[in-house]
Amino acid sequence: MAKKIVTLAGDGIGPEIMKAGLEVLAATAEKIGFEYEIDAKNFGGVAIDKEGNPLPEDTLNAAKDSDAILLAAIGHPKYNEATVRPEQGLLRLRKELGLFANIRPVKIFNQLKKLSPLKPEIIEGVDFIMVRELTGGIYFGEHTLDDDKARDVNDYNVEEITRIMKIAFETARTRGKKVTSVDKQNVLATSKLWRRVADQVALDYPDVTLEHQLVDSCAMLMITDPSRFDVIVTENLFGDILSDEASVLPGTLGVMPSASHSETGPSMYEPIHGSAPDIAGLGIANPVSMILSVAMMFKESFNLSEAAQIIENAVEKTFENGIFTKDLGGQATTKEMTQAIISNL
Ligand SMILES: NC(=O)c1ccc[n+]([C@@H]2O[C@H](COP(=O)([O-])OP(=O)(O)OC[C@H]3O[C@@H](n4cnc5c(N)ncnc54)[C@H](O)[C@@H]3O)[C@@H](O)[C@H]2O)c1
Ligand SMILES: CC(C)[C@H](C(=O)O)[C@@H](O)C(=O)O
Ligand SMILES: [Mg+2]
Repeated sequence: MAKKIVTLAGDGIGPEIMKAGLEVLAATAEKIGFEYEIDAKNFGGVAIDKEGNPLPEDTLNAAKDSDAILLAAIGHPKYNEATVRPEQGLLRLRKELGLFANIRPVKIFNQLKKLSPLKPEIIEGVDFIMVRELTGGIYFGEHTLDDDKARDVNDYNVEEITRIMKIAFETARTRGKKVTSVDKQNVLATSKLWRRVADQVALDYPDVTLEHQLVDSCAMLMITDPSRFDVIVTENLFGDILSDEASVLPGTLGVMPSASHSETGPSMYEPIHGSAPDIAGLGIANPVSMILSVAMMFKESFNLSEAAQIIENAVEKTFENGIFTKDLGGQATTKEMTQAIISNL
């Protein structure tokens, strides 16, 4: 039966890169005989414009009913806060779908090693996965803002930390067998609990090495010695910040995909970056983050590793042909980059 894929193109460069992702999806599906149907829904600033709500009920229900969700990016300067708010927008979507496990791979294509702002000897061998807790922490605690004071509450419980730790250890088992748990346990109570639970879960994985790293020095190590990492597991806010920092290793946010998983429902795939209002409408956005998110969807939702590999190889080949978008110092437009990738599939 055809798989039901809900697409949320969103705002800014969102529609431009979604178009690219869907063209690559179509070309790959034809090659491997994958049957699917697309249900495009309003989400973000565009949904406020059209329906007065960043996450219309119809969009949420379609997402819940789908086999997988593709999100490009949301956030319009006009509506910025409203598009993400816990009770309304992106955060509500993640919470309603129970997407607690956000997987952000950091892999550097060979051709990008030369383009990285870091020295080649630092970039060599970099290949790690950031496992970011996505439905808890300070994002979802109480927020109050008065004229003279403000407050954000950071909450975590043992169950929330245990389930994300298990994802990290299971992931490490399939790779380099090392987990780096990142916290701020010298200051935060939530981080003390985080560390305690990490140690407890590690007992069930004697084949995996656990190390703890404070978040501030982790930020430094990510630039000075990134090849030391295999799987990084961390709370919502630290994961947000560290994953954008990690995009400096390949040289741009424009090549960074992600997957978000729940216990049982559909998964969502999205670039880690936002709607890039500074380049929206110019036709120069790098579509690779979206295209690699499609590859992750093939592999993780539909068990089609071969399709994912076809896409990754085509991206690598396109870079080998010297075709780069502006964020990587090239001239290719979004359309040209996408066409080149499709012709290399
Ligand atoms: N999941 C999401 O939808 C998501 C994620 C992050 C930020 N946002 C929202 O996006 C909006 C803009 O945020 P921001 O400017 O801080 O971050 P951003 O990630 O949108 O952009 C940061 C910088 O990276 C560049 N960039 C990002 N993606 C690119 C791509 N594919 N190709 C080339 N260059 C790219 C942008 O041009 C910009 O200079 C805000 O409203 C924010 O809330 C949404
Ligand atoms: C838009 C914003 C709420 C979001 C986050 O902080 O989770 C984004 O930065 C991301 O990394 O997906
Ligand atoms: Mg972010």
